[in-house]
Amino acid sequence: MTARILDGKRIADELLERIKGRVSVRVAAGKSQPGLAVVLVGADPASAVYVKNKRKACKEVAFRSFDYDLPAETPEADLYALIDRLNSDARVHGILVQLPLPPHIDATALINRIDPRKDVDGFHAANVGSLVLRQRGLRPCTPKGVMTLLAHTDRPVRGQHAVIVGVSNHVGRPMALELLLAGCTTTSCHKFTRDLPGFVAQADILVVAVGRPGLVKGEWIKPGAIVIDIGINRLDDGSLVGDVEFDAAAARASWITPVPGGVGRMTVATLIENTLEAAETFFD
Ligand SMILES: Nc1nc2c(c(=O)[nH]1)N[C@@H](CN(C=O)c1ccc(C(=O)N[C@@H](CCC(=O)O)C(=O)O)cc1)CN2
Repeated sequence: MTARILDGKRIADELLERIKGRVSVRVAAGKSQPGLAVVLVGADPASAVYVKNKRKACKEVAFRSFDYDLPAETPEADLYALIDRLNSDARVHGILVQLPLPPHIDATALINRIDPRKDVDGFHAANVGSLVLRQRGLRPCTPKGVMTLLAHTDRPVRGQHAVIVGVSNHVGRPMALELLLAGCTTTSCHKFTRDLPGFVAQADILVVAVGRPGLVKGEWIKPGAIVIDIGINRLDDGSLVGDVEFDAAAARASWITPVPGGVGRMTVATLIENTLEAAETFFD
């Protein structure tokens, strides 16, 4: 079998196009233009690329974008004051603080300062709780974007065995919850998992989010599996690769996401989707 490519760029572009249409309808009806505040602290080069992509996506869908590029040494108190101002600014429907933050800042405390109705990353404890309880709330963008990608395959999600490699707060753990809520039998693998190849070989849907190039070998993949690679690793030659051996995995899988051009693009489009959802659900 040779896998079909799950084209995150095309699917993200289509989602953004639909959002642009909804924005023009709402503005024509006299409703507010959605606004997203993007806060970048420090000069991490990868973060600068991701933030640029988010601001560009805002422009594409005619959102207002409020940009805060702050020095790495910005005191925590200034960041709290900024979040408080954005929480009470009626033009702002979504707030995101780009991660990672410099070490002197408590990222968890800062994120929990955001009004959960404006937490378009879905990282606030209240939104994580809503996901666990299957209640209304804003959902973490990368896992939600992966669910959108899965809806573009010709395979059902319900009833499948999903194996998630990686248990991070913002990606692996909410990914397992999304797949569980969608009716998968889920297995989460982590650094203490004793037989990673054995679990990967059982996956109808495999999601890998670790950040280690080539961690998952192509020969481990169950023939016909859907492979979602969330890893984004920059090699010394400047190229980007995922966590899965792409060519060898593509020879066995039914569908596979590329890196770049897969999940990363969907993360940005889903952030924009969440911002429109916040505006419509909580502020109209
Ligand atoms: N506040 C947040 N911080 C971080 C998040 C997040 O969801 N919210 N996730 C990651 C980084 N991330 C989003 O910010 C992200 C990663 C990758 C991409 C992307 O577009 N990737 C492209 C390649 C881009 C490149 O050339 O480097 C692709 O995969 O095709 C966008 C966003 C950590 N921080």
